[in-house]
Amino acid sequence: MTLLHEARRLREMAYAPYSGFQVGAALRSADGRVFGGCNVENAAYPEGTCAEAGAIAAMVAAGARAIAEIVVVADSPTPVAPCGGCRQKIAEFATAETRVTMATLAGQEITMTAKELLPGAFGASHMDKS
Ligand SMILES: O=c1ccn([C@H]2C[C@H](O)[C@@H](CO)O2)c(=O)[nH]1
Ligand SMILES: [Zn+2]
Repeated sequence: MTLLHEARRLREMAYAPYSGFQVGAALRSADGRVFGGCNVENAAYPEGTCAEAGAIAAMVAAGARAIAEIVVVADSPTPVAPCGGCRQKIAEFATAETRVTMATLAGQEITMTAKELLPGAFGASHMDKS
């Protein structure tokens, strides 16, 4: 199963009645397993969650802690860009070089590293006072 195929499948599961914008995300953890998610909106708009957040939550709940690669797909005119919050969430479980592929339903793809998406990310090292 490719991550793109899984992300496209999960996009179909999105609950997005307010924006009408369905997003799917699939990631491979460093131990080789695949996890995914879709956006889940809410009538209280700020309570909605992104597809990437769902995929990361599934990974963590299964005991994995490292993203090897992640793919996000939406029916957008250009490859969908993870929001700022998701860039930070990805950075938590990625290395600087972890590849993040953004894709459109029509087949356009862009791949960037986690560091390119969020240079200077806040991380645990910033809280290390030793
Ligand atoms: O990378 C992205 C960008 C947007 N959304 C969702 C949030 C909201 O439900 C909808 C419109 O912003 O798309 C994601 O899930 N991931
Ligand atoms: Zn997001």
